[in-house]
This record gives sequence, structure tokens and C-alpha cells, in this order.
Amino acid sequence: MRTLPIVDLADPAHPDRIAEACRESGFFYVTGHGVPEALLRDLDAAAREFFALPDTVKAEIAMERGGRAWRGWFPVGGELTSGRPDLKEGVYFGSELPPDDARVLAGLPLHGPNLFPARVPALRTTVLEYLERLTDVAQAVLRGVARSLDLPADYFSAGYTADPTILFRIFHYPPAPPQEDGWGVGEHTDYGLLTLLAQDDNGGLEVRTADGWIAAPPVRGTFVCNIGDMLDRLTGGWYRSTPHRVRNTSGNERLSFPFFFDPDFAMEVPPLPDSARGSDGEQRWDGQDLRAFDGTYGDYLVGKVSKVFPQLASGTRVTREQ
Ligand SMILES: O=C(O)CCC(=O)C(=O)O
Ligand SMILES: [Fe+2]
Repeated sequence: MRTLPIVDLADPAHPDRIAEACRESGFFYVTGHGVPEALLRDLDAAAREFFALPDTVKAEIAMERGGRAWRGWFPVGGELTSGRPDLKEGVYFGSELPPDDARVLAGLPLHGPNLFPARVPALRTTVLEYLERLTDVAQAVLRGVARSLDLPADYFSAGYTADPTILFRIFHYPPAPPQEDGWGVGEHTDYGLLTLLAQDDNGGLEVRTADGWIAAPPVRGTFVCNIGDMLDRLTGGWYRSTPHRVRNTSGNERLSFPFFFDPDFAMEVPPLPDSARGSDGEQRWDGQDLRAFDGTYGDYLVGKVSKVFPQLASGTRVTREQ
């Protein structure tokens, strides 16, 4: 396999295509999703305007100001993958919650109002609209995933993601000269159910398949969709959460927009019926047994995110906006 398959959500046979792709590499392109190109253009333009600001201005929405909600901007080198700083800066967003939401008042990690830059008002409007549109796409993909496992179409949307955990990030990979070991994002897998990635024209994403590393360049009108660890675990390794990494060798400023769609934060993630779990018992790439986990999805996610931002995890300060 040299290129990732394209799954068209408008094709009635798309659940079969999803099954093949999830068994093979856990990565595919999604088309037929209905998200207007103009929204992506506006989002890209607003993000470029933000990243072009001086660091001192971007720091007005620094992550430290969002406390354990883990929202806002981090500078180049501020995020770690497997303990190493990545060559990128970015902004973290999530479901927009009002400051008086019970979960925000309780200081629940990863919950809060987003931090939006006053200097780029278009970022707020485009991000909030994007979160809504991508939520619909993710639910549609999950309906396809459910059908691909011979489950009722709404199996995940009703039982796992009726109140989903949504994390959204915008990353800026500066045109750093290629250097040994200098990864934009080091090799990793994603944590949750699925990720939908928009990327600009520069490329740089690589996926580790059975045939070795392959490029996942941008394909116009599509998102890259990949399976996260939680869906790998739920299917007993039948559907794969596959390692991937990024290196920006384009010489340009690369932007990417990963949207992570996960189960309800408060939920103890229920197992899938045996019929939807593979029995081939293949060893996962990192040797971890994902089935061994118990607790809520939130416990699991906070455990993962706090490795990426150890500095925030060690602080117990919770900042609330009045
Ligand atoms: O920037 C990209 O293309 C991919 C980012 C990624 O893999 C992630 O954020 O998990
Ligand atoms: Fe990823």
C-alpha cells in the first residue's frame, strides 16, 4: 500500500470501505462530508494572521492562563511527544463551555471557555463554526464505523458520543531547516475514537504502515481520518490506531488542524459486543494492552495529555474567567 484509501460518505458502500481501511492502516481520507471549502479557507486565513503576531501578543492567550482547561497558545517547543519538544507552536481549543457551566466551576480538567485572541476576531467565529461542522462529520464517520462492525448505525453516537469530548488544535510548523531528529510531531498514536485532520498544501504527515512509512499528503476536499487508541482498544485491536509523525520539509509555514472526537468525559467506556471485537489477538505496536484500562474516559485522557504538558499537569491552579 503506497497511498491511503479515500472513503466517500455519500457512497452507500462506505461502511465496507471503512472496515478495509481500519483493518489495514487505520488511516483514510474522508470525502462527501459537506464542509464548505470557504470555511476552511477562512479558518486557515485567521490562523495565519494569529501565528504572524509577535509571541508577546500571542501570549495574551497563553495556555497557562487557561489553567487545567488546557486551552490557548503554546510556543515552539512547548509541547512534548514522547518526552521530546516538537518543532511547532499551536493553539488548543475544545467544546465552548460558559464560565458558569457546572463542570467548569468544578475545575474539571480539559473543560472551560476557549481562549480567543482579541486581535483576530475571525478566529473565534471560524473555530466555533468549524467545531460544529466537524462534530457532524465525526458522528457521520462513527455511523459508518458502527455499520462496518455490523452494529446499529447510532451505536457510538447514542452510546459513546452523545455528549462527546472534543479537542481541537491548530498547529503552525515553522519552515525550520531539516535537522536530524527534528520532528514537527514525533511518532505517536492518537488517544481517542477518531481524529479528523485538515492540512494545508505543504504535506509532511507520515503514517507507519505494514509496508513502512508512507506520506499522507493533502488531497483537496478531504480530511485525513484516523482511528485512535480507544477505538483500537474497543475493537480488541481489530481496528488499528497507527503511529504517525510530521516533518515540515516544505520550506513554507505549514498549518494543520487536527480535530479529536472522543467519548463522554464522565463515562466508563463500555466494551463492544464480542461480535465487534477481533480475535486475532495481534500485538500492538507499542506492546501496551489497552484493554487493561479502567476508569472514566476523562481519567484516561488526562493521563495522556498531562504527559504532553507536564508543566501544566503539576500545577493545580484553576483559572476561571469571570
Ligand atoms: O499536524 C499533523 O498533520 C498531524 C498532527 C497530529 O498527528 C496530532 O496532533 O495528533
Ligand atoms: Fe496524531
